Amino acid sequence: MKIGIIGATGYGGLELIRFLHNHKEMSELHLFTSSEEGVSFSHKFGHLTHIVDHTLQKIDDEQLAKLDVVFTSTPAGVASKIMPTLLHTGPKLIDLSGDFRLKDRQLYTQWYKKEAADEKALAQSVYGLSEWNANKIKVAPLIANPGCYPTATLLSVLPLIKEGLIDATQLIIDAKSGYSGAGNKPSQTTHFSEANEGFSIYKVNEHQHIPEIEQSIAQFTDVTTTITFNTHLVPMTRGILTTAYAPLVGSATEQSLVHCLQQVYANHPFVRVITDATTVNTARVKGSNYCDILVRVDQRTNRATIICAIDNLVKGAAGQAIQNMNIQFGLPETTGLDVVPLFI
Ligand SMILES: NC(=O)C1=CN([C@@H]2O[C@H](COP(=O)(O)OP(=O)(O)OC[C@H]3O[C@@H](n4cnc5c(N)ncnc54)[C@H](OP(=O)(O)O)[C@@H]3O)[C@@H](O)[C@H]2O)C=CC1
Ligand SMILES: CC(=O)N[C@@H](CCC(=O)OP(=O)(O)O)C(=O)O
Repeated sequence: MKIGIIGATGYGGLELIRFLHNHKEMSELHLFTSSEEGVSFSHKFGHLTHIVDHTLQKIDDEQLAKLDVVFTSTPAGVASKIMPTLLHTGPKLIDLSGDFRLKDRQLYTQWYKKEAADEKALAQSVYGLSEWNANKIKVAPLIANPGCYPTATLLSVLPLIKEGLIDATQLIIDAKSGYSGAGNKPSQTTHFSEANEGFSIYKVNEHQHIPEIEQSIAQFTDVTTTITFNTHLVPMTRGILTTAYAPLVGSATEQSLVHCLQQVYANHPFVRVITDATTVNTARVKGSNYCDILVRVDQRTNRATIICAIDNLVKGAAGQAIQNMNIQFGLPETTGLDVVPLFI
């Protein structure tokens, strides 16, 4: 497979490269840039010396059309300009940004403050939540790879909502992320002296992943809901931990919730339902495509606490994108992704 990455110099791009390097079906890798044409990749990123010595190429539709797969790992509003012209020219397209996730164009503009993607291209995009949408992903010309927070939230709550075990209309999600979630562009928020040793909340009740989570709950479970969802920054580089709270429905118990998750994910190698530990930890999935889920019921309140840990750059971005590519090409989902978490 000839594979191209637009946005290769970003954090998501670097993770795509790290996993694709070990992907046995890749024959060629092309790295595209909007700002550093002609620059040696390994000169810019010393950790790739003698591993990825490619030269960064200018983004060019003719070159892109010769490839089998094109990933865009670019800021919001970029892929929506690039992908529509590439649709049906040859390559399968996988976008890591939010540009093709929201089916309602007005919602996109409202939450992302950008112009929405072309309607026809949007209509052909398929939401790339690998464990839930494989049949559509298989035949999709354009994949909208899920956001990092929605990946953790949805994987952990969807089975329980679908099975009618928790009340999604009263769902509250409290999410925390490491700083790599904000990308490689330095800002006041990500300044070391202000980020280190601090723990902050941001985009209070205004995070762009709220409509994505609501849209997906409706898509995969037929339940319409308005969620409370908030995000926090933790002084670490990688990792997302989401904690969801919802009342139990009927006679649901902790055991029935665990059983439901185990059943749904029995044949999904990257989702681990944790039953032999009392915690999940972003360190245990770091650098890997694993998603760890722990569920507990508070007997006093009859509410479930559903916790999920992923690596935002892997299962929350590049790893899931490659998993989706594997599904599109009929390969085992684990191809190129079979790595042990870094942990320490
Ligand atoms: N970081 C994360 O954990 C996650 C990120 N995402 C989403 O994935 C996308 C990429 O994220 P991330 O890698 O963190 O972002 P980064 O900011 O780290 O990298 C984005 C890259 O896009 C390229 N770029 C910037 N402007 C343009 C442009 N106008 N045209 C083409 N390329 C451009 C830049 O490379 P160059 O200058 O070389 O062109 C840059 O390195 C974003 O939309 C983000 O929201 C999704 C899930 C998780
Ligand atoms: C820590 C941090 O800043 N994380 C980012 C996640 C970026 C992302 O996934 O946003 P898209 O919807 O554009 O893909 C954020 O909260 O906006």
